[in-house]
Order: sequence, then structure tokens, then C-alpha cells
Amino acid sequence: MFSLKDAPTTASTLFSAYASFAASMMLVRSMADQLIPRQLHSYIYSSLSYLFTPLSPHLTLIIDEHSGMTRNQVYDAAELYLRTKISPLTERLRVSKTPRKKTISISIDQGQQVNDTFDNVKLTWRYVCSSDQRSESQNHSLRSHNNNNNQSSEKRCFELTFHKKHKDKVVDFYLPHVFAQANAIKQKEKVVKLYTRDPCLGDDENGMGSSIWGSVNLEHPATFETMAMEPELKRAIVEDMDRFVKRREFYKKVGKAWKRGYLLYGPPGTGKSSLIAAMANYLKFDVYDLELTSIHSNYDLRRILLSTTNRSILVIEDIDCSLEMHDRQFDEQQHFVHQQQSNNRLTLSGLLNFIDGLWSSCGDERIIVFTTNHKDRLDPALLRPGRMDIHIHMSYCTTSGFRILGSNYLGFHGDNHHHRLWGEIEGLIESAKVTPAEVAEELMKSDDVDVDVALDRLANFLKHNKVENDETEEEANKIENQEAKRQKMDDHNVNKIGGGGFGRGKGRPMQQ
Ligand SMILES: Nc1ncnc2c1ncn2[C@@H]1O[C@H](COP(=O)(O)OP(=O)(O)OP(=O)(O)O)[C@@H](O)[C@H]1O
Ligand SMILES: [Mg+2]
Repeated sequence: MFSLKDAPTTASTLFSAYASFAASMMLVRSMADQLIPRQLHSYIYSSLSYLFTPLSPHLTLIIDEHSGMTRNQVYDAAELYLRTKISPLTERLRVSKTPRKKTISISIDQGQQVNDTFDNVKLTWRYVCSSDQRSESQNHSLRSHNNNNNQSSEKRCFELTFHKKHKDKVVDFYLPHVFAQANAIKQKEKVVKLYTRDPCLGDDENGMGSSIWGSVNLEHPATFETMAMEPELKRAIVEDMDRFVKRREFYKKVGKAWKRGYLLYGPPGTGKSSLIAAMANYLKFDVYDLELTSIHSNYDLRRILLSTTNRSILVIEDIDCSLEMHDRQFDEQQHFVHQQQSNNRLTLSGLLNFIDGLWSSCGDERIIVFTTNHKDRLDPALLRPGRMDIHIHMSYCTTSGFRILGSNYLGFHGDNHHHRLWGEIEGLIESAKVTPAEVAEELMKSDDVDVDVALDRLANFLKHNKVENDETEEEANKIENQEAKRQKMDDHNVNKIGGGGFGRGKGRPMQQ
């Protein structure tokens, strides 16, 4: 065996000593290669290299874009979250926008680093792209999955580095924080959709699914700020919705389906449809506009409702005239006799049963809105307590409603309320019984809105309506008085004939 101790220290001996050492190492390595099973080679070499590399105090988590064949949700959350953490020092950013999105998204480019701090823990994110080593078959299936030929061969991941001692804090608290923030961003950026039944589209081969509904982006600009309504009513609706979306656990605890029903009633043009849009924009819930006249049976209804998604608003407008809905009691009596027939037509009880039962138990965070111009014509089954949780009366334009429209349409704020016509209009607005739609129309009539002209026109419109209302009211009073007189005469005669027998109330008609 070679020994350095006895060797003379000349250059040539040093060289021959090194050569001999290298030769011995090669011999040892080739013996090891032969004696140690092949599978253990890489393990042993990496363990040896680990022993000779200084220990790093840092830990790096690798967050791949895909987990197997599906997307890695941690990656998606990180991508959204890191958009909010881009610092002015970042040198390269990626910018994109898809037709479905309203905003431009900015994300970090490969190799770029983003620093973050969470509960005094310093973290560094790095975005890494490399060419994918996966087999061609895997790439192929990913390609078809992503429908994105150029990018599928690229392997993308985030590397999250921090001090090892914070591992638990990062996994248990920081990553959930990243998820929560990403969800909030997603929610904010969500484009609300309006789904309507498209008769031109057939069902898919299962007879179910998205083809039942066609969708467009809900571009309705109504918000609670633009709605001309009493401020207290607006506040009450917003608070009610806020409470509703926060109460997942509560609904579970009390065993109630997580749904909420609103009945909006009032004359045409008072903002019922606008309010639905404002609700959808506020909650970022998609809207399913259900036209009952296009549905022919309870079976169809069930199928259509089952294909709606959670966190959505189901709207049935003009419920009183959508259908000749049968009285619920009548329908229940007939149910046993004509069960088959009942499935072949759409009935009020079919709708109510479904909303109360099946539909509400298989979905979460559902809102249902019925609208009507005539609440008095609705079937009592629809109005009974517990069915529609909140009844909202959309009324003619009030003073505060006019203030909101004035500020929206004419840019009136603060001092502008001192306009010479303002007081006159406020004095007329409630007695003129005009709808917010009519007021909005008057304010928008000229192309370039001249405030004087617009208010002048509105004042005249209100005066004209008030005169008409007064005349109609006079006429109605006259008829009412005549009616009352006639009634009095009838009652007089009835009392004479019936004599109030069998406990009938005095003055009640006999046929009752
Ligand atoms: N309360 C309101 N606040 C703000 N704008 C309103 C309001 N009511 C009506 N408008 C305006 O009038 C237009 C028509 O209103 P909308 O369609 O919401 O009324 P509606 O009550 O649904 O009527 P209908 O009973 O005929 O369906 C809206 O696009 C909006 O511009
Ligand atoms: Mg409407």
C-alpha cells in the first residue's frame, strides 16, 4: 500500500504519488461498481456528496404546475398570489389577457424572484421553467388535456425557500394564507355569467349538462350604488346577503338547505331586474334566467334545475303570468290520481316541491328570485312564510331615489342640490307616482345632458303626471263612493232578508 510518510518531497515523487492515489481510487471505484448492486450507486454517491457539502439552513419546497395529470392547486394559488407581491425591483414580467377576462394579468417571468414576509418569516419565491423530461406519451396526453401545444413540453414550478425551522409554520399557516388570498383575487376577478335556456342548442348525449344553458357575460352595470332605492332597504338587502353567504356552518347545524329566496314585486320600471343584476354583481354569483313558458313538464324542470351550479341566482321573472300555474291544493289532490300526467306538465307544486326539496338539497349557496308586477295575483303557496324569505317592494321613485338618479345621471353632488328646480322636483316626485325608469328616461333625453334642460323637462313631466294622477284619483273616489252607496243599500236589503241568522256577521252577503 502506498504511504506518503516515507516518500521524498520532490516534484516527481509528488506527481507519482498523486498518480498512484488516483489509480487506487479508480480501482476502489471499479471494485465498488462490481460488488455493490447498481440500484444503490446513486444513493451512495449522493449520500457521500451530502456528507462533504456544508449543511444549508434553508428548505426549498417545489410546487409543480401539475400533480400527475391534474393541475396542482397550490401552483395555481401561488401564481395568483404572487401577482400581489411583485416588487419594483422585479426585472421581467409576463403580461396577458384572455377574451373572457376583464383585466390584464401580470405574472413573474422565469428565473425571477419575489420576496415575501409572513409572521416574521422571510420567504423567497422563484419561478422556474425547464424542458420536460417526461415521456412522449405523457406529453401527448397532457397536450390534449391542456389544449396547448407550445407549452406542454415545458415544466414549470415555483420554488419556495425559507429557513428550515419555519417548515411547520409555512405548511400549516402560510400556504393556507396563500390559498385564501388567491381565492379572494379569483372572486374579485370573476366575470359574472348570465345563463339562459337556448332553444337552438340541443342537450348533450347524456341529456344533461352545460348545453341546456347558453351563457354570456353579464354586462349589466347595475350596482347597489346606482340603484334608486331607499338607503335602509338597500342596506337591509346587502346585510341579508352578507349574512347568508357567511352562514354555511349555521345552515348545516340547523339542518336547513343553504338557499335564500327573494320575492321582488312592484310596477314595471321600478328596478326589479336591475336589482337582480346588482345582487349578482355584488355577490359575483352567476344568474340563471329561467323562462318557465319554455318548459313543458315537471320532468324538464327538474333536469334543467339540476344542471345549474352552486353560488348562483336562479331568476324566475313575472311568476304570476309565466304559466297558468295550478293552485297547489288542487294539484296535490290530483297528484295521486294523475301522477303520470303531472310529470307531463309543469305545475306550481312541481316547481315548489323541487325548490324546497331536491334542488335545495343538492346545491349550496343558492339564491332564488321571483319577480312580479302583481303580488296580489300570486298563489298563496308562494307567499307562505318560509318559502320566499324576503319580500321586497320596489316602489315608485322617492325623494332619496331621485337624489341617487340625479347624482348618477347629472353628476349632482352636495351643492348642486341647490339648483332652482331641485326643491320643486322633490316636492312633486312622490305624488307624481313615476317610476325610476321614467325619471331616468327624462334625464337622458337630450344627447348632451344640459342640467337646466333636463331638470326643466323632468319638472314638467312630474307636473303632468300629478295632474293625471289627481284626475284618476278623483274618478276612482267617485266610483268608490258610488260603490259604497250601492253596497250599503245591498247590505240593508240582506239584513232585512237574512236577519243575521246562523251567526252570520251583520251585513255579510248571504252566499258567504
Ligand atoms: N330603482 C332603480 N334604480 C335605478 N335605475 C332604475 C331603477 N328602476 C329602474 N331603473 C332604470 O330603468 C330601467 C328598467 O328597469 P328594470 O328593468 O330593472 O325594471 P323592472 O322593475 O324589472 O321592470 P319590469 O317589471 O317591466 O320587468 C333600468 O335599466 C334602469 O336604467
Ligand atoms: Mg324586469
